[in-house]
Amino acid sequence: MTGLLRFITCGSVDDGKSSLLGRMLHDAGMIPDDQMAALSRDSEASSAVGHGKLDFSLLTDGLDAERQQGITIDVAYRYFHTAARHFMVADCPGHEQYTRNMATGASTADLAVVLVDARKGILPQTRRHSYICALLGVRQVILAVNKMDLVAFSAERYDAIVDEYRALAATLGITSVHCLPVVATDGDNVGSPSSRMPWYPGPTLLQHLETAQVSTPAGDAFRMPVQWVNRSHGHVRGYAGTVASGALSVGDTVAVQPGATTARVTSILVAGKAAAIAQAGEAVALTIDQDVDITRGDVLTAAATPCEVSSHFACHIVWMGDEPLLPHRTYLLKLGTKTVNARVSTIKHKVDVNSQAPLAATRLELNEVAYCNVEADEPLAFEPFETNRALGGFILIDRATYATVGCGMIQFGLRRSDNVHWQQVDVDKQLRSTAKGQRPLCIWLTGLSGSGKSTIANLVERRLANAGFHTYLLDGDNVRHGLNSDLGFTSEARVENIRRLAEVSHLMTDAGLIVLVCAISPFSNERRFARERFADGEFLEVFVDASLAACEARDPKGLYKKARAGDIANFTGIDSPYERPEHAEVRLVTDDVGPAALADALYDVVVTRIHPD
Ligand SMILES: Nc1ncnc2c1ncn2[C@@H]1O[C@H](COP(=O)(O)OS(=O)(=O)O)[C@@H](OP(=O)(O)O)[C@H]1O
Ligand SMILES: Nc1ncnc2c1ncn2[C@@H]1O[C@H](COP(=O)(O)OP(=O)(O)O)[C@@H](O)[C@H]1O
Repeated sequence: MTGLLRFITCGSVDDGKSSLLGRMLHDAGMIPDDQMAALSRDSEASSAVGHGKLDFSLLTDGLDAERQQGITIDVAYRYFHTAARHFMVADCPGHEQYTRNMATGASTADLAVVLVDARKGILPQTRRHSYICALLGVRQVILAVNKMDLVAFSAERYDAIVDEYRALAATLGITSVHCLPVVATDGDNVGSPSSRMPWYPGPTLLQHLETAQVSTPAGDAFRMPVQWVNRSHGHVRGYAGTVASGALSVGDTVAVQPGATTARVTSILVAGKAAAIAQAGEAVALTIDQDVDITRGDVLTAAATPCEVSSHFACHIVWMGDEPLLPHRTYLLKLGTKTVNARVSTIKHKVDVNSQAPLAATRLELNEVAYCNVEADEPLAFEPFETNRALGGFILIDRATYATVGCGMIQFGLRRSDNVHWQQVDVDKQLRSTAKGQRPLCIWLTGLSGSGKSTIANLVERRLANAGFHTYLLDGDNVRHGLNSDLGFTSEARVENIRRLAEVSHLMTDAGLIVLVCAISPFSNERRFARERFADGEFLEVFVDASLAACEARDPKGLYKKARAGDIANFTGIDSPYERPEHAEVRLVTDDVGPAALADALYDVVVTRIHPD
């Protein structure tokens, strides 16, 4: 028996997808007698097929019913087999809003069965599904032209559809296309040849599936992301992982990437038994001849043909999050077994999934696809997705919920990251802060407009200055007149606003200063980004907490009035969210207490942090 074939079915119920799936399961002999009897009974009651015929779509109906009830099923995986092969089929809904499910199903598929209705031919949906399959690395397609009985088994109609599809496939980089005419409901060319279309002498759908090559792009060079380092009594006993591509023999030299270390393999265990060689797809444990620092997430590669290493990538992203992707927001990026913080630095364009036309975008919504630049906080060993799915494909994870919110396919590494180095300087932060007689600190005040951030920060800075400390007050309003004058108040603009404030205030603490930042900073993700710029103890988050009602009553700049009148859009607290801090070191409730008392309280906290030892 040849190996498992993973495939995905593309098309909608209207195209006959459930009938084709049901028919395939039936012709593969997977439907037990009692289920056949039930099918026969149910088919009599169904008006979808003619009298005396079986309605194979009923076999997969349970799933559709659940979908109609709104139960979220991402992808239904079905297992079946014939005498020649085992199969795993990913069945995903075909509507546009389910791009994320299709992408999930396609991401592990070796092949796609694309179904079209012979009467309708190639539709935008066919293009969309084929594009997503190609994007996710599926290079083989079986085009099943269904409902041939409704076009009088016309070979001309079939040929025209096939020609159009082959032209489409060529533009998408789908290298192998097999086509066949079928009648899913009657089984023509599904499990057995059709006597009604003698002009098609080729193999049936099941025969195609039985003989298809498994051709997941993986390359020939040895690559193994390290999953687990087996330590016992401080001793490393082996490095475990699944071989992503290539093979490895005892005695081979491997490189540990990212990095320049190499080592010789002294033993290989496959499924717990000593082996001379490890192959792609096998879960193995290795030992090497040196005591080198290897951790989970590193990639062991053939020393003669190592991976590329970069922290900046050009890639396609399919967005699966309910919340939009915002450039510069930090997500977790998982590539192989390594997880790092990363951001989309630029959305170059999004892609219309129906026409593949590029469109301008500042954010990505659920089910949208875009070509982007991504920057990770650490270098990663990778290969282009085109040549290696395992080391060129990544997922993006929300840092708060740990939900998978996107998947990415690396096209190439951006050299920029290798060419920019840290410049060492002699006068460092320590020297600068010692000269000022203080420990640097970033005091980050967050809260609604009018909550009292600027008023309180101003009072605290005055006391600090009077006491001889060196300070600077970075007020969101003021910075928006200069450095951030290009930014408005959309979510994506606020993310970038906070990123710049965080970087600038970090530079100021590097200069040895005590910086007070006043910014609404409404999103917890970006406040966390700011915090992570600073060394332990050098960031003090202050939640200036006032009720919306109090802020609105104060309305020092008349902005709430304008926002309520509809003259200002995206106003925080009105039609733009404020995520209340959960981990602020200080919370100042300003509704009923005057600013002077609160400033004194904050000053007392601040001085304990900034006095030199
Ligand atoms: N739509 C909208 N929403 C919120 N705020 C608005 C808006 N338009 C103008 N302003 C004025 O801009 C100030 C907020 O800027 P920030 O840089 O602090 O905002 S943010 O952190 O990027 O959310 C804020 O200043 P403060 O009142 O000091 O908070 C407002 O004066
Ligand atoms: N406890 C308080 N703390 C700070 N400001 C207060 C307080 N009570 C009333 N206010 C008034 O509220 C307004 C806050 O404005 P501001 O400091 O500019 O807020 P923000 O910088 O958060 O937008 C000021 O007019 C201030 O006098």
